[in-house]
Amino acid sequence: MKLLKVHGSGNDFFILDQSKLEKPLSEAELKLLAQKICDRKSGLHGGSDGVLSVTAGHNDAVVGKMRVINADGSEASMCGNGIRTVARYLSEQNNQNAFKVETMQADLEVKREPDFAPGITVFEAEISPVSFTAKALGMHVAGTEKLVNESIPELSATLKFSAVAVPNPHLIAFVDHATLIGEELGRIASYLNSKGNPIFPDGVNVSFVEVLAKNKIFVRTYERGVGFTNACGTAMSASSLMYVLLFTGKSGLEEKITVLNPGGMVKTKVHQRADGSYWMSLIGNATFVATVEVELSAALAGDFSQVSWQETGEQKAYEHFVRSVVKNEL
Ligand SMILES: N[C@@H](CCC[C@H](N)C(=O)O)C(=O)O
Repeated sequence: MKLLKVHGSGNDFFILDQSKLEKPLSEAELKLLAQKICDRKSGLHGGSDGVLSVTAGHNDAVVGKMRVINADGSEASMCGNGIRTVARYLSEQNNQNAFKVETMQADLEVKREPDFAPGITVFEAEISPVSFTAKALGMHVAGTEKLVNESIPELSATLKFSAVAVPNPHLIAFVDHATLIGEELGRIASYLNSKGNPIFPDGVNVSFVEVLAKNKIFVRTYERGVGFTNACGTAMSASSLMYVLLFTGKSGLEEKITVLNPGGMVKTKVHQRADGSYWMSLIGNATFVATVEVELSAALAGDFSQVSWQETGEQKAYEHFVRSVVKNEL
């Protein structure tokens, strides 16, 4: 079975093109495969944040379909960093630079963009649909249908939270630097992703955001189904939307925002349609780290003793980009 190790801003995945398999995986196999290969201790070559399953799309209007399986085996409706890497994979498989990718709730536009730096291939992805409703978020906060910059005393006596689905669920708080790097994010996010918590019973991605300058933010995220990651594309997009709504207002629409994260940097734009709905553009690297071959049966058993791992050489270029370009943005 062939896999492709990829990352977007350091948020890493294995792409599995199921159209290349003799027989598609069962749902149980796909879940188990993610749990086995993603494990950071016993998984495939250091594990990953998730698996991106690629299959044929539902009609000719899309070039392919992406499903997102978190490291714990749970499925998510969207993956912003992941869809950029899937877009590059489908672009190279089909020799197209602008097309749509089917995701759980929408067919999303993707396109090749100019490289950020030598060896840093860049794609732009549409992040949509966006909803603030408690139902779309799977959120239960007494008497709250929409949460925008409000306190949740059960979580914190001081922080103000906003909740937005893009369409996966995100809870966001704007904080100072000490809080950004402190323990509070892990404490709150672990609770909201624990079994039986009454606020987000299906879990939620939680991000703390520091405003560094006008149209420049730093986003740190604890992801549902994964834990702390280097970056979360949908979180950076959702945080950009809340930055515009809470700090710049409508003048911030269509403006390019630099979003820094522990794994690197992306650019975002926030758009508003005539009907008032929002969508975001997420622009960032789509790095191919290595091509991988492993027997499916061995992977499902967690046996990675016989793996072919061929580095592409792109990771060195990415690390240079982070050292030279990203560090200068901080
Ligand atoms: N890292 C992804 C989000 C992956 C899914 C998320 N953990 C969830 O469960 O909603 C991204 O780049 O958006």
